[in-house]
Amino acid sequence: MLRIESKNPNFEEGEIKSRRTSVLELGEGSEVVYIPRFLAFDESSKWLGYLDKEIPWTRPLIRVFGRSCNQPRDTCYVASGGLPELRYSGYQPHAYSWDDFPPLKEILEAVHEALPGSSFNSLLLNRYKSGSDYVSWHADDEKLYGPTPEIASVSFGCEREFLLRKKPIKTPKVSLLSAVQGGKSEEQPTSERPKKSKQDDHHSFMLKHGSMLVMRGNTQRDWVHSVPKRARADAVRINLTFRWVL
Ligand SMILES: O=C(O)CCC(=O)C(=O)O
Ligand SMILES: [Fe+2]
Repeated sequence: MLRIESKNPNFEEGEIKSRRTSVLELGEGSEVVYIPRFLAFDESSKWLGYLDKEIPWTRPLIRVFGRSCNQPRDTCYVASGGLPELRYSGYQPHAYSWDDFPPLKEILEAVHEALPGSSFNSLLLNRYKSGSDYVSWHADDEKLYGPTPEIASVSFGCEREFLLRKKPIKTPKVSLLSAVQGGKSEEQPTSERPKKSKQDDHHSFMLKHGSMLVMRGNTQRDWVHSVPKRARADAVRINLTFRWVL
């Protein structure tokens, strides 16, 4: 059953496997799916306790704009054997095995069940200890995920805002000569360019305890996302992002 929600024509709400599911079409082949009650509340609290206590969290040194700094959240990485190593911001996390944390396989199974046809073989875990922990604007566009990665993100604990913002459109440079001559570039005339609406270029989700958000298609190519600092977020949040490494 698929119901169209009232205000935003891009936003569809439906019932998939008896869970409320929202599909946000971002255009040009980018899509976000949000399932607020992917896992039951009590079950999610059990997972939060397990992950907080049993995962060997580290807060690595990373390089940002040529400077070393501590990543502003704890992290851990789990991957199937034989995959190429993950490397981001000059940091290469140790890849733990799924067998090191058997309960994670149960969550992976629930994710696969909810997303028929999807497959994930790696997991990046993040722990935000308080509202001063965050992840800045980025796209998960590392080569090892391929050009159109599907990323399933499961959240536990403190509700935090997840923001999506469209990447700026790269405009080809107008040559100096044609600018001096007052000539127009050979690109589309201004009136024919798609109108930029700030509203369509920004989206926000309050990620609930036990929720799942899925990014698909061209989302990593065309959009960036972040979880900003929030002074009033005073409890721990753990986020699991399941990915497929080629
Ligand atoms: O914590 C989140 O919801 C997002 C994490 C994220 O974007 C990432 O690990 O790449
Ligand atoms: Fe990300």
